[in-house]
Amino acid sequence: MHRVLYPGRFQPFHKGHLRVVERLLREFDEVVIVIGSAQEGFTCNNPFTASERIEMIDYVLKNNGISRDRYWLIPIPDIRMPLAWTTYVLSMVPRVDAVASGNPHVVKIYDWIGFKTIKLNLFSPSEYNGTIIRRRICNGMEWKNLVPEQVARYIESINGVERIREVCGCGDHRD
Ligand SMILES: Nc1ncnc2c1ncn2[C@@H]1O[C@H](COP(=O)(O)OP(=O)(O)OP(=O)(O)O)[C@@H](O)[C@H]1O
Ligand SMILES: NC(=O)c1ccc[n+]([C@@H]2O[C@H](COP(=O)(O)O)[C@@H](O)[C@H]2O)c1
Repeated sequence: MHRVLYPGRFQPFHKGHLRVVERLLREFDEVVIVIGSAQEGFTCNNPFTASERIEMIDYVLKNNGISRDRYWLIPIPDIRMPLAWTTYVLSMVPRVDAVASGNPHVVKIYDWIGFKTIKLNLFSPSEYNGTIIRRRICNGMEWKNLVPEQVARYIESINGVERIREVCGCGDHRD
């Protein structure tokens, strides 16, 4: 049994994230998805709560042919101590063999403690990026093509577009 850790904020979970999970599941038996900054929600950078992100990701994965026994969804709040955060996370999840991230900072701190890392290549990062997607939602631009259809549906079901516009103070402007 080989497991890989995949941490992120997933604000929201987009098509790049789904590609990563699919890739990791070709190499590992299970992926442990850590929903980081779990204490956050209802802010411009972190509009969705941990529970919403759990629901959104579960909805996507189970509807994309990924069996529930191949992924774990574990919310973990930040502790703002980067090196301690690495082992703090490891202490809160099932045993993993490696950590995968496209974030050089996360890769560097796990390398620093001597843990096995996988540096992810980003898929079309000028499109599939949380900040860009939140900004597009804010500005009334097209965004649904950048996320799995289940995420678009989920965000609409919780009035997420209105929430982002409100917490980011975007007003009603369209481009
Ligand atoms: N387009 C992508 N392709 C592959 N991996 C990605 C992509 N975007 C982000 N990742 C990786 O997924 C993990 C979680 O990403 P994260 O939740 O930070 O998304 P993000 O799109 O970079 O968001 P934000 O702009 O909100 O920081 C990180 O390891 C990140 O590098
Ligand atoms: N010290 C800390 O609390 C610490 C350090 C590194 C990453 N993290 C968290 O891990 C997640 C990593 O996600 P990204 O790769 O999306 O930045 C984020 O939630 C980030 O806040 C926390």
